[in-house]
Amino acid sequence: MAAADSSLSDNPRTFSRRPSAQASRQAKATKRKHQASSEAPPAKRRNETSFLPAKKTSVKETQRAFKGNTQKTFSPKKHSVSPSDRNQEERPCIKTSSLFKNNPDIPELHRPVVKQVQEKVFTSAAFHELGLHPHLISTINTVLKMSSMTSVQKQSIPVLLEGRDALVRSQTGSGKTLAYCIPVVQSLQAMKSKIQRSDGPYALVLVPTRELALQSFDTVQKLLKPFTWIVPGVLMGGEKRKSEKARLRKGINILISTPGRLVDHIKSTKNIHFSRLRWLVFDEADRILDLGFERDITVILNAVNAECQKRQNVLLSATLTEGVTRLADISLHDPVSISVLDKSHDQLNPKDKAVREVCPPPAGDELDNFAIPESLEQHVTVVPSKLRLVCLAAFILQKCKFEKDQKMVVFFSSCELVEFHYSLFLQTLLSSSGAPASGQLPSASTRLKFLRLHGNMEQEERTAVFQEFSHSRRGVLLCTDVAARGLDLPQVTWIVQYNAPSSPAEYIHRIGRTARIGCHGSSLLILAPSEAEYVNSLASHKINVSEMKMEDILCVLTRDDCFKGKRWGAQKSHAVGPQEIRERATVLQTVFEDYVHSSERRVSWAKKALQSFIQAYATYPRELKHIFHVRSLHLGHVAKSFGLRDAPRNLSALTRKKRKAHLKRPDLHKKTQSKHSLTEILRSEYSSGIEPGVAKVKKQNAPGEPGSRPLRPSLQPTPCFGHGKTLKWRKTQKALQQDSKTFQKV
Ligand SMILES: Nc1ncnc2c1ncn2[C@@H]1O[C@H](COP(=O)(O)OP(=O)(O)OP(=O)(O)O)[C@@H](O)[C@H]1O
Repeated sequence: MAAADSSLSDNPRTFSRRPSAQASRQAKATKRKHQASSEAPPAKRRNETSFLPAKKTSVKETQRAFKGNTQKTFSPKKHSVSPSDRNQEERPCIKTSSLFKNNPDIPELHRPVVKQVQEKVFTSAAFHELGLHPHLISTINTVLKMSSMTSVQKQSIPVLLEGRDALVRSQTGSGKTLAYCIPVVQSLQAMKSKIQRSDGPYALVLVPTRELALQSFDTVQKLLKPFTWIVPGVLMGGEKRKSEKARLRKGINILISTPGRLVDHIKSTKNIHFSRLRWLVFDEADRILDLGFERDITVILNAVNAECQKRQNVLLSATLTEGVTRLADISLHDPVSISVLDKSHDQLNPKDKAVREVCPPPAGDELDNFAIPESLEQHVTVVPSKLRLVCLAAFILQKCKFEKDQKMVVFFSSCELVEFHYSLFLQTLLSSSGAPASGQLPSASTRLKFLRLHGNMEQEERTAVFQEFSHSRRGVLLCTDVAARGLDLPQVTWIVQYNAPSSPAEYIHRIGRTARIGCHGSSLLILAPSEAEYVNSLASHKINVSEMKMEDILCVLTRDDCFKGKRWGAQKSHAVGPQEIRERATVLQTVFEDYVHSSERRVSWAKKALQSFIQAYATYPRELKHIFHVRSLHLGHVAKSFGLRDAPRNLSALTRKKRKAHLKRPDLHKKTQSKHSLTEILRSEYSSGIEPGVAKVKKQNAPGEPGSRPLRPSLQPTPCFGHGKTLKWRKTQKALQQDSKTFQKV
C-alpha cells in the first residue's frame, strides 16, 4: 500500500483547535464524580492545549510497537503559521503505522439463516372493550392518544383485571408498561373505600434503572389524571433521601422504585409500610430477579411479606426466560403465562395455561428464542481491532452527519469507555470546520450532536441527558447498558453495539431501543475477526444478522473533505477507490492519535480506557469465553483503537496494582479467594454502573437460565413472592446483613 501522505499538520484548518460551543457547554455542565472522566482534559485546558503538537515518536519506538508494520510518514505541508502554530510546523513528521497491514483475515461469515420469532404488535381491539372506567378510557384516548390495544395489552389486561398473577413476555417496544399500568389504575380507582394518600403503597413497581423508574412514573401519572386522590411516587438513587422520606411520610399509593433505593428506605425510613399492598410488579423481571439484585430483592420481599398477606404479582420482560419462569413457578400463586409469539404452539391461552403446566419445558425450549420486531434490520460488521475506532467514527459520520434526522444509540461495555469516546469525539469529530465537501449537505456540520449516559454520572445530569435525547430529533447517545432496558426513546433510528453484549437477552434489549411499536429501525454489531463466531451464537437463539462490509462504512470518509489526504488536496474530483478510502481512514486515525498524544495526561487517560476495555472483556460469561477471550486480543492493535500509538507496557502492572488494592480491602477479601471472584470484583468497578454492589460482578443470565452457573448452594433462595411467608435463604439473616455491608456500591 502506498504511504498515506496527509496528516493533521498537513491541513491545519481542517480541524479547528477550538472545541465547539457544544463541547465546551457540555464540558462545563459536567459534574462527573467518576475518576476516569477526571483523567479527561478539563474543559478549560482544552482551549489551551487541545492540539499541541504530538510528541514526536521515534521510528525505533514506533517500530517496536508495531513490529513488521510499514510506517507511514507524513511530511508537513508548507503553510504560513501563527506563532502558536510554530511548534507544530517544527514537528518534522507524525507517524501513523499502517492501519491496513498485518491485520488478521476477516473471516467469511457463514451465518445460518434462521427464521426469527415474530410477534404481531397491534390488534384491532379497542380499549373501551375492556370495561374500564370511562374516565380512564378517555385518558388513554385523549392524553396518551391511543385507541387500539397492542397484542400484549389485549392478552394481559383482562387476566390482570381478574386478579390473577401473571408472567408477561412480549417483544421490546410492544406496550408492556400499559399492560400492567392500566389494570393497576383501574383496580385502585374502583376500591370501595376510597384510597387515602396516607394509606401508603397499594402498588409497588420495581424497575432496574432510574431512567426507567422516571419513565414508568410518567406513564402512571398520566393515567391517574382523572383520579387525583391516588398519588404516584418515584424513589431512585441519586435523589435527595430527605425529600424522598418526606414524600413517603405524606404517602405514596403507587410507588415506583429501583430495588437499591427502596432497600435504603426500608432500612432507614420508619414511614414505609406495605400493609395495604395489592400489587407487586417486576418490570424487566429477568434483570431484577437476576443474581445481581438478589440481596435487595430478598430485603424487599421480606419486608413486604411481613406485612401483606394477599396481592397480585406480575413479572414482565421481553426476555422472560425459562430460568425466571421456573423461579416464578414455585413462588407465584397460580400464575398465568402470557406470550405473544405468532406461532400457535407458543401461544398460551391466558385463561387456562398456568406456568406450572408448561414446566419443565423441553430442552432448547422456545423460551430461549426471543421475538424481535419485524421492522428491525440487524447488521453485523467484522472489523480488525486497529480499525475499530475509525470505523465507528465513520459510521457515526455517515449516519448522523450526512443523513437527515438520524438518532443513534451506541453501546459500550463500561462507563470509562463511554467517557473516553465521548470526550474524544467531542474534541475531534465536532471540531471539523472545513468547507462542505461534495455530497455534504450544507447543514451537515451542525448535525452532529453527542450525548452520553452511564451509571457514574451525577443523577441530575443523567436525567437531563435522558430528557434531552428523548426529545431530540437527532443525535448520538453513547451509553452503557444503563440505557439497554425498557427506555422508550422516541424515533431512534440506529443502535450500534461497539462492544458485544454478554448475553442474547442483553442483545435483544439493546437493539430493542429502536423499531418500537411498529416503527422502523436498524442495528449494527461491530465484531473483531476473532469474534465472528458470535454470529452463530446469535443464530442459535434465532437472531438473524446480515453483514455490512467494513469498506462500505469507511467509504463515507471520501465524502468528507476533512479527511482529505495531501495527495488529493489539490484535486477537484477523482475516482473513489480503496486507496483513497485507506488514506482517509489513516488521516482520521492520525487525528485521534494526535489528540491522545498531545499530552501525557491524555495518553494515560487513553490507557485507562484501554485497561477498562480489557477488564470488561475478561468478564464475558463462561459459555462465550471461546469467542471473547482476552488471550485472543492483540494488545498493540487494540491500543490503536484508543488512539494509542504503542501498546502500553505497564498495563498488566496497573491491573495488578488495582487487584492488590482490592485484596487489601478486608471487606472484599472473602470474594477474592478464587481467580473467578477476582474477575467479578474487577468487573464491579468497570461495569455499566446499573447494578448495585455485587450485582455488577455477577453474570447476566438469570439463575437456571441455560448456560448460567448454578447458584452457590449457600445462596439458593427459596423464593416466595407473597402470601405471608418470609423469604428464606439458607444463609441466616445475620449473614445476609453482613453480606449487604460487604457489597456496598463501588
Ligand atoms: N396501544 C398502544 N397504541 C399506541 N402506542 C402504544 C400503545 N401501547 C403502548 N404504546 C407506545 O409504545 C411504546 C412502547 O411501549 P413500552 O415502553 O410500554 O414497551 P415495552 O414493551 O415495555 O418495551 P421494553 O420491552 O423495551 O421495555 C411507548 O411509546 C408507548 O407509549
